[in-house]
Amino acid sequence: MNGYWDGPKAEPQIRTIEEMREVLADPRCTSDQPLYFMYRDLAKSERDREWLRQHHIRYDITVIPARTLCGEYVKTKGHYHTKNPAGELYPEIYEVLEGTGHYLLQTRDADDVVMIEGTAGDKILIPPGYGHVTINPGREELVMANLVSSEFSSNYAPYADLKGAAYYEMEGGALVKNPRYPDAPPVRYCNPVEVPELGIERGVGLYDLVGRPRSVAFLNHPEQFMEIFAAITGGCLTMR
Ligand SMILES: O=P(O)(O)OC[C@H]1O[C@H](O)[C@H](O)[C@@H](O)[C@@H]1O
Repeated sequence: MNGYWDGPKAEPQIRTIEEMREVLADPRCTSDQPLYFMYRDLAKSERDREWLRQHHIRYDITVIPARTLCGEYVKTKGHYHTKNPAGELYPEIYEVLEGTGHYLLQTRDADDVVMIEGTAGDKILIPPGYGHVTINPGREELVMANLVSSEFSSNYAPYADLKGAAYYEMEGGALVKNPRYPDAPPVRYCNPVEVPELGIERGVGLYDLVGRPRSVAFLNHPEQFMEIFAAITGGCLTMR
């Protein structure tokens, strides 16, 4: 992530195969390599850190090497978000910094499963109500940033209980249905987003939103932005 972070040096949290085994297409797979690296709660200056703290926002960078595990592309573990005090589920926004990411989103009861492909500069919105897994389907490292509320902890249990998302993406791009989701519909495809009304545009990095309260308010107060969410996803993703 060196080329993408000019702030203070940070130590990553590392996901090992042991933490991931339960969500892999082949849970018997072995690897002695770390699977991905999470640089959480980054700030370029003390002033930014204080702003992020006051606005209850975290900026993270995640690095996912290009690898396969017994034929499955490396991916994140997968989690859902919880509800905010107003009763709405927290959203999240990603930016691809390098490589290609496949963002596999699904509703809690998996009645909607959506894939969004992002390449450098693309922003991917995880709207309220969708859990998500990020897959590196490419031959190069995937480096991505995210802004997210710091007010909740991710819920991993539903993905762990059902041994991953509704689909596994295998080498070559085949999506193989996870048999624990017999009723999951076929995967739909949606596009990355731009939200000019919030200043989220191509050419504007997510870190550039630090210091712009209007641009990040949706992360802690999604209930005030439900119409915008629907509009920016072109109706492709409906809020749940
Ligand atoms: O939490 P995981 O499912 O392992 O996914 C990984 C990512 O999840 C969240 O979006 C975090 O904000 C990121 O910092 C993290 O890299």
